[in-house]
Amino acid sequence: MTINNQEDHEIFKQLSQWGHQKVVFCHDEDTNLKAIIAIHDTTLGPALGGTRMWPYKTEAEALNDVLRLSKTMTYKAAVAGVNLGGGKAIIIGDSRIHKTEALMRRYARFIQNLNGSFITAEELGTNPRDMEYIRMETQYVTGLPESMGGSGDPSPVTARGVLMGIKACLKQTFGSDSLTGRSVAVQGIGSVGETLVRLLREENAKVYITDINEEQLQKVAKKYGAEVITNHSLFEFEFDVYAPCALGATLNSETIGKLKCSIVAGSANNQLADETLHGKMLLDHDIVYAPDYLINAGGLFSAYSEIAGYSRKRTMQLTENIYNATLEVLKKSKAENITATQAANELAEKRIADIRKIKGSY
Ligand SMILES: NC(=O)c1ccc[n+]([C@@H]2O[C@H](COP(=O)([O-])OP(=O)(O)OC[C@H]3O[C@@H](n4cnc5c(N)ncnc54)[C@H](O)[C@@H]3O)[C@@H](O)[C@H]2O)c1
Repeated sequence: MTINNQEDHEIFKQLSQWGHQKVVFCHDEDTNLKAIIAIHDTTLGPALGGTRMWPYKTEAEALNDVLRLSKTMTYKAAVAGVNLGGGKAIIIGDSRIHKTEALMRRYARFIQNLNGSFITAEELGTNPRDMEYIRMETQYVTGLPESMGGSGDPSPVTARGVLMGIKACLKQTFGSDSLTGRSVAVQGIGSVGETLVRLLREENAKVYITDINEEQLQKVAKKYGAEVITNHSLFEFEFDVYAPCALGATLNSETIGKLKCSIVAGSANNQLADETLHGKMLLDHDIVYAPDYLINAGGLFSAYSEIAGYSRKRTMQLTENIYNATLEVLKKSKAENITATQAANELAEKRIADIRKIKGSY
């Protein structure tokens, strides 16, 4: 769903259709700040969502992105079983050119004005240093460096959760979750992908890797004994698992018919170009799909631990539980002949509806 040439009443129509509670437009002339904070749902707790800085071509594109991403965050937190709602923020601009300390701190003042209903973290185009600037103006930020008492880089935790998701898919498909002798193609070997390659190799999987960064490819191949392939070969060779850990929308009408794998499970956000259409196509092609927001929730657990004051041990327990959560979703998908994403969405919606009922009973 996209917003094109919206007039005011159409934006409210969109908010009503998607169930958003609040959208805040943040503007400051001096720092050239143009940001949008979207709070989708706070039934389960304060809305947590990263701040993405991106040079959107149009304001409609920026608004559409923040609405879509914030809604996903609601589902992600709900199905993960944590007491958080869903939100997201975007800052319009090129992070390499337009980002300044003043801009980040001015933006943080808007977060402070929301009195804790929105908590942010790093995302595309923002980094731990930016979170430090935000922290100077508001306490409602997470993902701070460990040196500041924060939870640090979430990527290794995310990778562990993705491994759990892959193992659950193997169990569902082959009756055993052992990775020994199984083949996995990892697309994108950045922060999450590289750790995932290490974890897969530790469990004796045969690992193929692809990335646009040639130097990183050679480094990871040598370090962990992985085999380099091209993006194109992802659709030529047979693998047990395709793990997208780079871009979104790699599962689309063009690619799904060519895939020769049994399972798709990776960290990339929004892997399905169209959630309904391409989820159904995967189902029809007998490809088991682990919903991205379900198995990449390790980073969310890491951020949550900082807010809730949980230990690292608890974060890892929640992350290991992605195995059981994925199995539950896959079983529901199979039993009801619905897509895995629909199964996950229904579980998330049920939890929100159940908790909404007990609110107000204090
Ligand atoms: N870091 C986290 O904790 C986390 C949590 C949840 C979701 N995710 C998602 O997982 C994905 C990976 O995150 P990350 O933190 O590892 O990012 P990253 O930027 O560290 O790594 C991404 C890698 O993908 C590669 N890449 C980019 N375009 C490519 C292409 N066309 N083909 C192949 N490789 C390509 C990049 O060169 C890079 O090595 C992203 O979609 C991110 O949104 C990450």
